[in-house]
Amino acid sequence: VGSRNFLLTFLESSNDCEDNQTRNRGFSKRGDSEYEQDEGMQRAGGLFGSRRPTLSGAGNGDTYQNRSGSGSGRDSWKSEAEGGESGDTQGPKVTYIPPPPPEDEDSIFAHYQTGINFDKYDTILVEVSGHDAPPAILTFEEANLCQTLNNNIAKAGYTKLTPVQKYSIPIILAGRDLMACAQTGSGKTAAFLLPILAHMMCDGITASRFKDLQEPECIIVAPTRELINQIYLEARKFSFGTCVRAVVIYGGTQLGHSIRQIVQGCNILCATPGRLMDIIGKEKIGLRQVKYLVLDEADRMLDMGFGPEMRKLISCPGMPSKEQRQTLMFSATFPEEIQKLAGEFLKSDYLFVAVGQVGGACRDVQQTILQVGQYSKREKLVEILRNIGDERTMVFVETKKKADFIATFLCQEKISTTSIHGDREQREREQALGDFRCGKCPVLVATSVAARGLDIENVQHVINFDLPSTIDEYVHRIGRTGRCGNTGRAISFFDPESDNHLAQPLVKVLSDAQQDVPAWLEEIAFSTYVPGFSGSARGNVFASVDTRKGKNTLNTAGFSSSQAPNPVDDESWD
Ligand SMILES: Nc1ncnc2c1ncn2[C@@H]1O[C@H](COP(=O)(O)OP(=O)(O)OP(=O)(O)O)[C@@H](O)[C@H]1O
Repeated sequence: VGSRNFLLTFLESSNDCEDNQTRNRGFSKRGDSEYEQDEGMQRAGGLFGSRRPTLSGAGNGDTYQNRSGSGSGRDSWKSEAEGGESGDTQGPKVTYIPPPPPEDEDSIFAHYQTGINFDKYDTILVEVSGHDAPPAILTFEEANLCQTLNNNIAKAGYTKLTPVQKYSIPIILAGRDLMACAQTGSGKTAAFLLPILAHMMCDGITASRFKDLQEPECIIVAPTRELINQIYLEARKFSFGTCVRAVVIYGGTQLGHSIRQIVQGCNILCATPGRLMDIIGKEKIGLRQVKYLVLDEADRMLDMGFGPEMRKLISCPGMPSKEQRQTLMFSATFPEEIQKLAGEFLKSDYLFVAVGQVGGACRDVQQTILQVGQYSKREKLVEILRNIGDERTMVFVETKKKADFIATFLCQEKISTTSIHGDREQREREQALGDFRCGKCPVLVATSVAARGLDIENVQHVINFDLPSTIDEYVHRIGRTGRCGNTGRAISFFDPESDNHLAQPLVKVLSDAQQDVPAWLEEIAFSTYVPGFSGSARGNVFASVDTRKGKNTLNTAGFSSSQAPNPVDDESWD
């Protein structure tokens, strides 16, 4: 017990970047945001003057393996995916080389089963905004893909299209720009990969390992390293047996390794923004042949975290203008102001596909909100985890330091736990994800770096130990469970001291997803005025229309926007 108290005291007191008052109070909401430090910010000393001592043991309840990278007192504005590898890097050279993924077919096509609610996707209302949209397809056969692609789709276990695939695939095959919004876990990745591969197979590809300069036909960007690697594995799966070569590059790994992957041939480049801009700056790829630019988690890619780098990307020498390329954006959430920003990247006649409620939560996730003060959270968390047992659970916290602390605390409680956040080295992050995926550590404590896109089999529970600062982030976090027709549970600790601003949008998300809304939450929601929030507490059946109001907007119920009640107001959470 002595060592346990020491450890907890040590970890709590080790946040010496926080003021004394915070230390005595536990954790401040401020703490370290989840903007990963720039690669160059990783100095030997970091926040504590020397690397934090390594606590040995891993997940067996004794102690918790953590060699958090040196935190930097200052969070750079580099994306949370990675720091850049720009020339001004002063820190130690990043030498990590990720192990190559298994090459055997079973591993390449490994997948989990669709869930009991997969067929319910067909009941979701889909809205397509814009002119001359090609009709949706109902089957893979209607997409008229080549035999190799169809074989790969079958090996991946796909027999039926999801709604976002039914609408997106023909639109992309028709060469149109697209902004697609569909719930978490509903197949957005294949919705863009399959038609792009179909195009590449038909039009032929130029980049090959025999070329001095690699000029990829497709660039895909995503906000985090683990997500872009996941997308790469999907691209590798669907391009199996074809001449198309996918490559993935991301920060936290040796730059030379990224370059070596590219020079072996690169038709589809999956990249996080920082590493991509470095590779472009070092002229390791050419952009003249880019035909497809894909922004996954697009609202995140366009916000202040990544927006500047995205604008730099489309302004790079050689990058085809938006008229000369096809630009595709996907996300489960798309705030209106971001939709407007997207216009800079998309042709003016882009199509907007909204599957269900834009920004709505996945209805296969049972959402529970508990009122828990900050001093009661740890006890409540242990109580819930003990009830859950070994089912895979993701626990989201607001800061990187808290992630380590809670993971350590749970290990002390004999709950096998690991953690992932931006201060851990990439090797540790990938190890943690692997330990979670295989069940060695059934609990993963994470910051927002793991909130979006990650597709991990059998995640039965998501616990928001800390609620996020935005409702969109909440939707993404709980979307780590309840994927592809499977069901899942999300439990969130609502602290009235700090979360009241979320009450109204939470009530809307819960009611739109036909979840029980606690009376106490409704009371807070209606007593807390959030400027600009006009969302009615009760949802509506129509998907959001896109912000290009007045355009010819049809939903599959056949209403034109003038006939259908305009849901935009209901949609605007802010
Ligand atoms: N048509 C399909 N049939 C069966 N499984 C599918 C189909 N489409 C996608 N899947 C599977 O569903 C899971 C979720 O897909 P994906 O990760 O693309 O969802 P997403 O919409 O991108 O989610 P998020 O918004 O969280 O990023 C993956 O395991 C994928 O292989």
